[in-house]
Formats: sequence, structure tokens, C-alpha cells
Amino acid sequence: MKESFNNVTNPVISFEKYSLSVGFISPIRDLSFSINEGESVAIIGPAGSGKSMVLSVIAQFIWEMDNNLLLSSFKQSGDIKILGIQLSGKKPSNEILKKIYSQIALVSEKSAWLPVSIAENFALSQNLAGIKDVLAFHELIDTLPISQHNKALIDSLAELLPSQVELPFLQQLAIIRALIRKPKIFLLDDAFLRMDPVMLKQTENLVLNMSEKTTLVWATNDLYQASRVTDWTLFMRHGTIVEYTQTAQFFTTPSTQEAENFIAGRDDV
Ligand SMILES: Nc1ncnc2c1ncn2[C@@H]1O[C@H](COP(=O)(O)OP(=O)(O)OP(=O)(O)O)[C@@H](O)[C@H]1O
Repeated sequence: MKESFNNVTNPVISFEKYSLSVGFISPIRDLSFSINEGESVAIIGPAGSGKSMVLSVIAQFIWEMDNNLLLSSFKQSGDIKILGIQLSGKKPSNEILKKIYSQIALVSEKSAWLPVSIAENFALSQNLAGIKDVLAFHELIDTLPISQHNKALIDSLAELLPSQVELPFLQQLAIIRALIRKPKIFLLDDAFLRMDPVMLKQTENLVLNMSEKTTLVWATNDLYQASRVTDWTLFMRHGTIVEYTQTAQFFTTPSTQEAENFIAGRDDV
């Protein structure tokens, strides 16, 4: 969990009766919630409950899914406000999308890389983020709050192509690459795939240590992770919110039977 719990009410993400439908499917239904600046929130729920879709809406990546047949004709209703920008059902201007993309980072279970070396990917990412003093890969890694041993390990991957790096390391690199951009909102969608418990904790700590003011949203079904790193837990089912409570309370005394069943691994969620 983050060191200081943020009591200031300053929502950077708010959904008000927001729904998204694609033909007869409604991945998100009548969703109302808000997340304050600097908070760390888990979104959990059964497969297909809409966790990834919510993150795509927050990041406004839904407009980048144009080539995806299923999402080519989606409809939205209700209101969303992201970092003070009010969004309607229509596609925002390129200028607004650029503004949002520059302040939000999303790492999913399959991170995106260009077919050039890891070091070059990092340099390109800094260029795209408009960072003036682009640092070389080993200089960047040297600034990270991790052990010398880990720095050396990560540094040794610099000249490899992403396709040559094992998945857990690639995911760790994707998370570091996003953190370096200092996003205002950092979305992690099952981003820790196949990491062993040691690497998982190291990478979680890195995220927490480097995101003092960043708002963190973790879509995860790793309930231990959710209880370790978040202040609030939003439990979804069928595209809607079942429960949104403080994480400690959610895992000890959930207020719904559905949440209780989900935590206990009973299939009548
Ligand atoms: N590109 C798409 N076009 C249309 N519908 C989609 C698309 N991607 C997902 N969906 C639908 O949206 C709903 C929510 O899916 P989503 O991937 O957000 O769930 P999830 O909770 O993240 O699941 P998981 O835990 O398996 O990652 C599902 O019914 C899914 O079929």
C-alpha cells in the first residue's frame, strides 16, 4: 500500500452512469465511481467482467481499436472526466487525445515493443514522451531505487531484441519504461504475468516507490497483490460495480455475498 493515504478529494478519474455497448453486448453498464489523485485502486472481478475495458476507456485507447471488428461500432452514454477533461460519447479531437496519452501509461499482459533493441525502445519512448534530456539505458537503470544486483541484471538486457527477452523480464522492463515517463495515471492490466514471487514484489515496490503522486489502477485477479498494494478495491461483475470499498475492509468484511464468494474462490459469484 502507498505510504501516505490520500484524504484529499481531488478526482482524476470519474465515471458517471457510464455505459459502453457493442451491438447487443454491453461490456460496461451504468458505471459510477471516482478515483482521487494519488490513490492506488484495485479492479478485480471474474474473467470477462470488464476490467480491461474500463482501463481502455480511462486511457481512451478505445479509439485505437478501430481496426478491431467488434469494437468498430461501439456506443457510449453517460459522462467521464479524466484529468479534468470532460469526455462525451464522441471521439475527442487529436489534440485532446494527445494530451491524455501523454499523461497516462497503460501496461497490459502483453506489452508492446518495436523490433529494435531494448535500449533503443527506451530512447524512443522518452522521445515520444517529449523528455528533453534523454538518458542512455544504463544511466536510466542506474537511477532506479533497486539493488545493484538487479540493476546489473536489467542492464544486461540492453542490446537484446524484445523477442529475445523472457516474458517476466519484458513485463518488468515495460513497467520501468512506463514509470520513467512519470505518468499522472498509471494503469496496470495483469501486467505482472509469469513473474516469480520475488520479482513480483520487487516490481511492485518499484511502482510504489516511483509513483508518490501518481494515481495507480491495478486490474488484477491476484488478490494478495490487490491487498498488498492498494487503498481501495473496486469489485466488478458483468460490466458493473458490485462493491467499492477500502481494500482492508473488502478482504476482511466484504459487504456482498458475491464478493465473499469471489474471495473464497466459490464459483457462485
Ligand atoms: N474488442 C472487443 N470488442 C467487443 N467486445 C469485447 C472486446 N474485448 C472485450 N470484449 C467484451 O467485453 C467484456 C469485458 O471484457 P474484458 O476483457 O474487459 O474483461 P476482463 O474482466 O478484463 O477479463 P479478464 O480477467 O479475462 O482479462 C467481455 O464480455 C468481452 O467479451
